[in-house]
Amino acid sequence: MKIDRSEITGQPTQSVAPPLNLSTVLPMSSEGSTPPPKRSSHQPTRFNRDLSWQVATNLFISFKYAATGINYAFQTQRNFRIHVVIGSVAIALGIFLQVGFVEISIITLTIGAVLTMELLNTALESVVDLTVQQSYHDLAKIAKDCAAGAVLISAIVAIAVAGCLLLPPLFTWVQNIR
Ligand SMILES: Nc1ncnc2c1ncn2[C@@H]1O[C@H](COP(=O)(O)OP(=O)(O)OP(=O)(O)O)[C@@H](O)[C@H]1O
Repeated sequence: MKIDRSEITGQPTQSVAPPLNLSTVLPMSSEGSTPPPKRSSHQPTRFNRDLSWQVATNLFISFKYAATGINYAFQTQRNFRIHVVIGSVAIALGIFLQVGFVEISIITLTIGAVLTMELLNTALESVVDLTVQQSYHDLAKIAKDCAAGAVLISAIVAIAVAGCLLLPPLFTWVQNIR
């Protein structure tokens, strides 16, 4: 279904994204921009990914980039912060209620799935924005909406699982302290 963005935003619609300007995407291809550092000719073949501006050459640097991505999501994505807080509370509650290692593991797995979905959602949003920039595109909308839907489904499942595993012992604990 074709959606006219102007009906929603009141702004003129550009239904097709303009051609991608490679000079904004690939610094290597733009004259005048700072070229990326030259890679050593001694690099093994497995690092020879010519489209990548930079590749991690060891495990420590890979972890550093991963931590940078997680930190970026935490700083910029309100939903990611909410999920971190709720997930931490759920795990702490499970430990407090002594629900058992299996239950804690299941809760942790579902929380991990939500945070992973949030990170993938953030990554996909960035790639879509990089591709279509500030123009409207139906496919960009589908990509972002589906990614947001994946986060929503994982969050609903996590809440359901946490509810099943935490609410019964919580009710028992509340009855015991009365
Ligand atoms: N380029 C685009 N073309 C069409 N629709 C878009 C475009 N960018 C965003 N949208 C629509 O706006 C919604 C919000 O997009 P946005 O990039 O702001 O994500 P967000 O608000 O950060 O989402 P989330 O809360 O999942 O992180 C998308 O789900 C999509 O429906």
